[in-house]
Amino acid sequence: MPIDPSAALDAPPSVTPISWQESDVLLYHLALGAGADPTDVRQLAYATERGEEVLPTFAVVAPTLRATSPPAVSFPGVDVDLSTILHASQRVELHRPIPRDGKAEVSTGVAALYDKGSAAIIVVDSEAVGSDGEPLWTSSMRMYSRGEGGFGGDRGPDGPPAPPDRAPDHILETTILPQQALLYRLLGDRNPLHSDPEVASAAGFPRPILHGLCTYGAVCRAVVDRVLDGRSSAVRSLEARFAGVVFPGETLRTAVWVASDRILFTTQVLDRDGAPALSGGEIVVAAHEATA
Ligand SMILES: CCCCCCC[C@@H](O)CC(=O)SCCNC(=O)CCNC(=O)[C@H](O)C(C)(C)COP(=O)(O)OP(=O)(O)OC[C@H]1O[C@@H](n2cnc3c(N)ncnc32)[C@H](O)[C@@H]1OP(=O)(O)O
Repeated sequence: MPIDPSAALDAPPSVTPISWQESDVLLYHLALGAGADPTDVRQLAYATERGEEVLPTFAVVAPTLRATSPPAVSFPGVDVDLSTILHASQRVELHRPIPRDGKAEVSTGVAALYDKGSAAIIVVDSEAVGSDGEPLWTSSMRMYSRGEGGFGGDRGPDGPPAPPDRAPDHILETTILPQQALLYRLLGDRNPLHSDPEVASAAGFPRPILHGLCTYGAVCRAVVDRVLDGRSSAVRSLEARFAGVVFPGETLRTAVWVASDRILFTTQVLDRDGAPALSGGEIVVAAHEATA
């Protein structure tokens, strides 16, 4: 049985030691499109050793940086084919800023399983603790597994609320490079859905699609730069639902609403008449960093 809820939910988390270096962080920033203007000092801070910045979304790649094979969706009680999977949503919470190089232990396990009838949603939570024993980040990933529902579970919580019923405070445009997915896969997610036209076609897409986490990081960078004036350490948590696919080479339009310690956003694809890309986006900002 590919999904056995009680075996999955009763299993202890697996614990893996991880480490990263400054060059991993710089490659991550470049894979999100940083450094497009080499005369822009802020871009150089992301892309070279002259900065200390680490985007908070680095937390989602740090555990798998060295992976060179496609990821396996395999946990005690869960064993589903990668070809059934679309990334459904992602949350990351920072307990302190991520250093440019470091070591941690990451505990990972299946936190919930939702039965959507034909599809299953697999929720995988991780917690990273630094080498000093103090928490660094926690993250929660939801994967939508087509055809793996029907195991008799709960449908799960409702979707995120609609954005505020007023004009956005900011509109941000983000260009996704044509080669963005080929760069991003070097950060550890070598799912062929993002690089192999035949695999994409078998999954029902006209060409390879962008990693959800690349959209997530690129939009985080845009919000940090344009709404938080470059202060990535102000981000306490970031959450968003992957509402529709993004293809490399497309331009994204993110509408942003600022409300004291919270930044709400939605992202659409400009090239496809505003097709949804991210919904229910929320960044919680540190209290002392609250925005106007
Ligand atoms: C262990 C490590 C493994 C690592 C794996 C690595 C994976 C990565 O490489 C993979 C990727 O990056 S894929 C790229 C990023 N993701 C995407 O592009 C998906 C975009 N979203 C979609 O296509 C659809 O929303 C879709 C398909 C998700 C859902 O669309 P529909 O089938 O039309 O669903 P719908 O009828 O609208 O709703 C059915 C029920 O599901 C809930 N739901 C829908 N979208 C959701 C989402 N994104 N997140 C959570 N729940 C979601 C709906 O609320 C509905 O539930 P209910 O009926 O109970 O109300």
